[in-house]
Amino acid sequence: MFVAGVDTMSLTLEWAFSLLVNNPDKLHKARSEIDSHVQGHVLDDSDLTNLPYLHCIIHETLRLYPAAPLLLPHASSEDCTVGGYNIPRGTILFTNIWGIHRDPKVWEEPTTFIPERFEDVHGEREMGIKFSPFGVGRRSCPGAGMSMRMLPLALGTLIQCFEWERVGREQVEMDEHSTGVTMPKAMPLVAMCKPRSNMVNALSQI
Ligand code: HEM
Repeated sequence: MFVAGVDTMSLTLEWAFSLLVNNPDKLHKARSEIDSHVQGHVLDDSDLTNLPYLHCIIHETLRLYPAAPLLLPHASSEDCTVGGYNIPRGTILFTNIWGIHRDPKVWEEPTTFIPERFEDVHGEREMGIKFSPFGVGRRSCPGAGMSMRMLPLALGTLIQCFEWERVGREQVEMDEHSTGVTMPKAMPLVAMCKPRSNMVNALSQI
């Protein structure tokens, strides 16, 4: 449980920040949303319902960079047929959710970071198999609800309290390097951050 929760969450935050420093317009849009709804305190759990764009960023990050790109291995409990293929009982099956999340037949501009595509979506399970970063069915991730509170809380706090920039002019490298169940970045994110002047007081009280 500990391993399943820590690695997936930290990788997702790193992918989210990499996408945001490469797309500063989206970063500024998220910050404006936070600034207009959260004043005088570091954002907390009670602010999250007022920050829909922040949730769009998390969803779009999980679409492009699902922390477990092949979910977990499952075994068929009976002989069955999937998409015309006969699957004998006991076969180990993987779901390529990374591929489904980038399928041009179901997503427009599938490789482009467009958080706005999630604007009318109110829960990650609403879209069915098309968007399933936590898997589906009875063996889906039991930490999904917790993740969808902790990720916006962590990402939102860091956006609210700090200025974020790339270290150079070139875009942050976005290659994946998957050696196991999870999908880290090939090159760890290096970015510059400094406290925002209007948040120094609030930060010094933490
Ligand atoms: C970004 C955050 C996370 C993502 C993307 C994620 C994704 C997943 C995926 C795809 C699976 C496999 C589902 C399947 O094969 O059908 C899974 C399983 C699991 N996850 Fe997560 N997870 C996240 C966070 C967490 C957290 C925070 C916890 C615990 C606090 C957690 C605990 C587990 C456990 C225990 C399983 C195994 C469930 C089983 O086999 O029945 N996960 N997760």
